[in-house]
Amino acid sequence: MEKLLVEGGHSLNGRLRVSGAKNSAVALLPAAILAESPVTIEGLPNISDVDTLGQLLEEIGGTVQKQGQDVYIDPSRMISMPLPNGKVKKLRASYYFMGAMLGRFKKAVIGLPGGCHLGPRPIDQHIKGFEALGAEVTNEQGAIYLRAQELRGARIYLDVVSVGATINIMLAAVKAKGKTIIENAAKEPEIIDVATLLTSMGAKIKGAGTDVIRIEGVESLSGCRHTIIPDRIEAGTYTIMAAAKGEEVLIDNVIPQHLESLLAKLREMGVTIESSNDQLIVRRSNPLKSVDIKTLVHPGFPTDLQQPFTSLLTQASGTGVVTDTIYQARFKHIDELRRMNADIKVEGSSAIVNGPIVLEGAKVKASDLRAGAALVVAGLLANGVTEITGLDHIDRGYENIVEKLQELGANIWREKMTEAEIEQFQNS
Ligand SMILES: CC(=O)N[C@H]1[C@@H](OP(=O)(O)OP(=O)(O)OC[C@H]2O[C@@H](n3ccc(=O)[nH]c3=O)[C@H](O)[C@@H]2O)O[C@H](CO)[C@@H](O)[C@@H]1O
Ligand SMILES: C=C(OP(=O)(O)O)C(=O)O
Repeated sequence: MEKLLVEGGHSLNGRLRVSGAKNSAVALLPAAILAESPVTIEGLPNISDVDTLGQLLEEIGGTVQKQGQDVYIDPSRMISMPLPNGKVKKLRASYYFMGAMLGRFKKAVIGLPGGCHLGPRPIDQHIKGFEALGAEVTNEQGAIYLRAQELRGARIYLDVVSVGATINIMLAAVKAKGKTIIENAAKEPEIIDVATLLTSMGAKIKGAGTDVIRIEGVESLSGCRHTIIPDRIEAGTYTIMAAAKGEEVLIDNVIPQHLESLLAKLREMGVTIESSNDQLIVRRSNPLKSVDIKTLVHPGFPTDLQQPFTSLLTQASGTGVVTDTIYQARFKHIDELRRMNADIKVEGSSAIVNGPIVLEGAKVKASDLRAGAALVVAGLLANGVTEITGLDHIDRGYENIVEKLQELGANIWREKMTEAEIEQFQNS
């Protein structure tokens, strides 16, 4: 087991390239189950969630070959193997095996998913969608059993705008008989990316990226090549880091329109950002002004950037209020930031951040993926060295984070933990 060490105070300078989007990757891989011939996905990020999904695809009989950042998946020999336990628990997106296997085999057994602990993360809207399409769904000892004689198109209104439910229903509906309409659908760019892959496979989907998605079921889907979109959350995280410590940082392979809510808030704080087709140039300015943020569904401020943004707010003068309307308890990073001297209190679904504060390096623990990113932002800003444990969370979503930051001039490195440290970590 390793820990991450960050010596704060170094300016960031230079250029970095954003990887393929984690939240697309984790849906594109299961989507390949629906094809009858090989699918190649270009530009997948080298992160543990992608590895885990590759292993799950192999468990059900798929051939998965990595060629650099391209992944070739041959789904022709896949079978509807039950996956009640094991790797499905390691990540959230294993829930996409439900929609994809239901679409292809009309049956699936999948354990309840893992992923970041952000408070309750029910999947009732996924199940409501599968049932509307004609599946019988039961929960038996923590695994979801799905079976259908046939899937029939349906009109499905989501009670809650959900990324996962929107994609999962799309996956099941592309091979259902007749027309499916998903109303109150989520509009995140990753949904468009998945719809683009499915369309290249032969699916008929209209409206992805709006709140009404229309799908006309088809008999069969075939393989194709698809290039993944850039990771807007990774791009946003580095943009926040550059706002914190960047003399001049050029971020390549970005779709700036995916990040408008973040860029607007950073500009309000006084950060200088130039944006062009697929690049951002970010320069820190002094002093930074506090702002309030409220997380919302896309195109609102993404909940996945709330935690790293909170670390930046500790450097701004005044009081900033961070309200998470998607995950009202997504504040596990706050106690750790307090250990580093941050002046933050949590009231209900808001964190109230007073700044500017001089952060001090400390031993802290990443409780989830973006909490980890928040601690790296804080570490870059702090006096002395910050030691971050819980790296398995960070490795789920950030490709080569150490190398990318070293390239920009940060003093950041990994170290093996001692037996005593591992024991202390496991008991904490
Ligand atoms: C793998 C992946 O893509 N993860 C992203 C996805 O998670 P995920 O797909 O799990 O998140 P959802 O969009 O489904 O969740 C949004 C809200 O709806 C609620 N809800 C969701 C489904 C449901 O059946 N019932 C229900 O009540 C959730 O508790 C949450 O409050 O979108 C989140 C919100 O942008 C991001 O933080 C995650 O990074
Ligand atoms: C919450 C996240 O991931 P997951 O849904 O995979 O747990 C995230 O990417 O910030």
